[in-house]
Amino acid sequence: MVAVKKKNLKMFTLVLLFVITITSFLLNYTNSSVMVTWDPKQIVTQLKKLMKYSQRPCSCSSCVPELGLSFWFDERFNQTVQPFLTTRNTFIPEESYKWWLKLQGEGNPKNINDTIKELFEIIPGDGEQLLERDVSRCRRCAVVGNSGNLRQSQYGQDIDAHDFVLRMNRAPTAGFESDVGSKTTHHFVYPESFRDLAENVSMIVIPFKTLDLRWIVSALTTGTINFTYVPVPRKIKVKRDKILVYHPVFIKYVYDHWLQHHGRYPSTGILSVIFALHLCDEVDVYGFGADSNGNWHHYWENNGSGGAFRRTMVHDGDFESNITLTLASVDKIRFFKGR
Ligand SMILES: CC(=O)N[C@H]1[C@H]([C@H](O)[C@H](O)CO)O[C@](OP(=O)(O)OC[C@H]2O[C@@H](n3ccc(N)nc3=O)[C@H](O)[C@@H]2O)(C(=O)O)C[C@@H]1O
Ligand SMILES: CC(=O)N[C@@H]1[C@@H](O[C@@H]2O[C@H](CO)[C@H](O)[C@H](O)[C@H]2O)[C@@H](O)[C@@H](CO)O[C@H]1O
Repeated sequence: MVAVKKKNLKMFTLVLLFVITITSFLLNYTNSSVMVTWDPKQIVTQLKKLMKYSQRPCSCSSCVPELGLSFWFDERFNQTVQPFLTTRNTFIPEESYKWWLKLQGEGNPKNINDTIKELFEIIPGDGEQLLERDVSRCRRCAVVGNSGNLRQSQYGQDIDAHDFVLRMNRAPTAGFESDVGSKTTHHFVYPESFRDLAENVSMIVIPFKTLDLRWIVSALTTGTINFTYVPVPRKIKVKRDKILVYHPVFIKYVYDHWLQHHGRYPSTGILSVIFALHLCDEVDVYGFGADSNGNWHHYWENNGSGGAFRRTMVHDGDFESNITLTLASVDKIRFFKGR
C-alpha cells in the first residue's frame, strides 16, 4: 500500500514537473510579453509557434533569426518589419512619417504618396525575394564599415568569401583589396554619399527625406536635382532594376528598438548591420570602430570631418558601438576589430 502511494506520488511529481517545464518553455520560447496564464487558447497558439520554429531557420551552424537564445536580442529583433520600400509595401504610419520628416527638417516636402508612386513608375524596387527564407540555405554576409581599422588588416580574402558583401557610402575597394576585398553585392548610399558602382552591384538607397526619393527619379531621368544640403550628382549610371530602397519605417524600427532613441537618427553603419540581421543567416562585421579620439576615420583617406557626428550629435557612436559589441557577445554577429 505504502509502495503504491510512493509510486503515485513520484508519478504525480514527475507529471507536475513536466507540465511546469513545458508551460514555461512554451510561454518563454517566443519571448512574448503575454501574461503567464493557463488559457488553453494561449497554449495552442504557443504550440503552433513552437512547431513553426522547431525547424531551424537555416542550415548554418547558427542562424541569426533563431529566437530563444538571447533575451536581449529577442526583445529587439522583429522579423515582421519590412526592410525594403516596395510597391507592395508603401505604407508609412502617420507617427513614423512625422518622425522621418523631422530627420533633416524638410521645409516644404512633396506629397509622400505621389513621390513613392512616381518612384515606382521609374524603378521596380523589388527586394522581396531577398527576404525569402530557406531552411536549407546558409547565407553568409559581411557588412563592411568604413573604419580606418581596416588598414593593414588583411581581411580582404575573408570578406570576399561571403555570399553577400555589403558596403556603404564612398567606400572604394580598388587599391585596398588585400584589406577590404574586391567583392560587393550591395552598396548603401544616400544622395550625398553616392559613388559609381559596378554594374552587378545592387544599390540600396537610404532615404532620410522626401527629396532623397525624388533624387532617385531625377538622377535617372531629367537630372533636375543637383543640390540637397550639399551638391549631389545630377545623373547616375545605375541599372534601374539594381536599385532598392530602404524603408523609412525600418529606419524608425532601428531607432526605436535598437538605438532606443540615442542620437538624432541611426548612422548608415548601424542601419546596415540591422538590415543584415534581417536578410542573412550569419553576419560578420568588419570596419567598425572609431579612432583613439572617437572620430570615424576612413581606411582610404584622412577625413578631417570624422568627428562631425559627435559635434552635431546626429549619431550616438558610442551607443551604436555598444549594440554591435553586444550582438557579438550574444553570438548573433562576429565582430572583426581590425588593427
Ligand atoms: C562628415 C559626415 O557627415 N560624415 C558622415 C559620413 C559621410 O556623410 C559619408 O561618408 C559621405 O560619403 O557618413 C557616415 O559614416 P561613414 O561613411 O563615415 O562610415 C560608415 C559607417 O561606418 C562606421 N564607421 C566608420 C568609421 C569608423 N572609424 N568607425 C565606424 O564604425 C559607422 O557605423 C558609419 O556609420 C554615415 O553615413 O553613417 C557618418 C559620418 O558622420
Ligand atoms: C555631420 C552632420 O551632422 N551633418 C548633418 C547631416 O548628417 C548626415 O546625414 C547623412 C544623410 O544625409 C548621414 O546620415 C550622415 O551620417 C550624417 O552625418 C544631415 O543631417 C544634414 C541635414 O541638413 O545636416 C548636416 O548638418
